[in-house]
Formats: sequence, structure tokens, C-alpha cells
Amino acid sequence: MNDTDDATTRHRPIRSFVLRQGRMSNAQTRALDTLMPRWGIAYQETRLDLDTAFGRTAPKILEIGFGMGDSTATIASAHPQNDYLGIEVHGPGVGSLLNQIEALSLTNLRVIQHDAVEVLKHMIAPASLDGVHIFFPDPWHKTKHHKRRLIQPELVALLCEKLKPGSYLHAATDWQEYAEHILAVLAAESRLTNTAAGYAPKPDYRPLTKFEQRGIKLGHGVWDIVFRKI
Ligand SMILES: C[S@@+](CC[C@H](N)C(=O)[O-])C[C@H]1O[C@@H](n2cnc3c(N)ncnc32)[C@H](O)[C@@H]1O
Repeated sequence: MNDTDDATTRHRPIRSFVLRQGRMSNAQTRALDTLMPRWGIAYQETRLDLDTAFGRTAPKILEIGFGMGDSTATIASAHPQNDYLGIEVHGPGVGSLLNQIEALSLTNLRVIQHDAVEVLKHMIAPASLDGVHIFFPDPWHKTKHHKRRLIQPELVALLCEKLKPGSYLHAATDWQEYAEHILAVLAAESRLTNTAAGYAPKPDYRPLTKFEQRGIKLGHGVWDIVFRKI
């Protein structure tokens, strides 16, 4: 994390990620070159027709920040009746998910490598999503970085525009103070209603992620938060 970013981002939007290319394995590099044209969707500042992108009409679930994509691939594989659109900025993660799509022969998963906030604003049509997954978003622990947290009232308002009535928004985190923040932000959005009295039981479709396993080892709890769009 770069402590000078407060000064350098003064005239730029505050982003929820710092783009570090990271080390790409040969398989990930190859996947970006050869599989992105097949399973990737290029970022564009025009609306995307999701049914055309997937070649069928089916429930559409969008995931923000899939990391290495293990949960994304597991969920898509277990729910062939749904279409999944995964968004991630991190190159090695995108390469990893592309390889899993190929290895599992998944036809119901597409990938966009770009800032999800811009994808939502420009590419996703109003009332077009049946669900949104945000699993273990970066907690940005330091108070001075809390403004970088992905889940903020503005993002939730944007998501509400894109969610269909009756659809769901599911977040999970292993950082208690972020969980409290997420619960408060979602509860304050009048177009959403909580599916539970507070935190939700972990829905069966969400597998344990690497981040979650690490958190459990560190003795952290895990909080699922599931709201429905009115
Ligand atoms: C802590 S990781 C969690 C990854 C994964 N969901 C998991 O549970 O293992 C958060 C991920 O969100 C991605 N991310 C953060 N902000 C993003 C944004 N605005 N658009 C796309 N990806 C984003 C980061 O690159 C990172 O890979």
C-alpha cells in the first residue's frame, strides 16, 4: 500500500484497488493471450447486452473482485442454469479463472478485466441483474484508507439501479468492523431489505475461499450479509 497515494489521487477517483501486476505464471499469461478472446468481454463505454454475451436468456449474476476465481468457477460449475459475469482487475487472477473455465468446460461464465465500478456505470443495463456477489472485498484496515472500501453508499445505489426487483446482493467478509460497515450501508439503502435479522447464515452456494480459510486460521469470524432488492 502506498502512503503517498492520498496526494497523488487528489484529482483522480478514489479506487478500491491498487493495481500491482504481480507475478504471472506461464499458464496465466497464456490464458490471457489465448482464452481472453473466447471467454473475456472487452471493457467498453457502451451498454452490454448480457443475453447476447452469453448466447441465451438465463439469470445473470455479477461478481466484483473474484481474486483467483476459485469460488467463481465452483459456483458457476454447480449452477449451470445461471450465467455469471466475473469482474477483476488483477491479471494473474483473470488468467487463473480463464484456465478454470477451460478446465471445467464452463459455458456460463464470462470475465471482464477492469474496474467494476466503471463496468457497472457504463456496461450494465438498469434492472438487468438477478444477483451480485462481493466476497471478501479488501477491508482497507487503516482509517485513512476507509474511503477506498468498495462497499459505500454510492456503489450500493449504483448496484440498486442494476438489480432487478426481487434479486439479491450478497457480501461476505472476515473483517468484523467492515462487516458492521457493510450491514449499516446496506440497511440505510431504502431499495434493499435484509433477508436476515442481521448477518445471514452462509448460503450453501458460497464455497469456502482461500481468504476465508486464512481468516479462520487467524481466529477471525466470517460474516455473510444478504439483502434483497425491493
Ligand atoms: C481480498 S480479494 C478477494 C478475492 C476473492 N473474492 C476471494 O474471496 O478470494 C479482493 C479482490 O477484489 C479486487 N477488486 C477490488 N476492487 C475492485 C474493483 N473496483 N473492480 C474489480 N476488482 C476489484 C482486487 O483486485 C482483489 O483481487
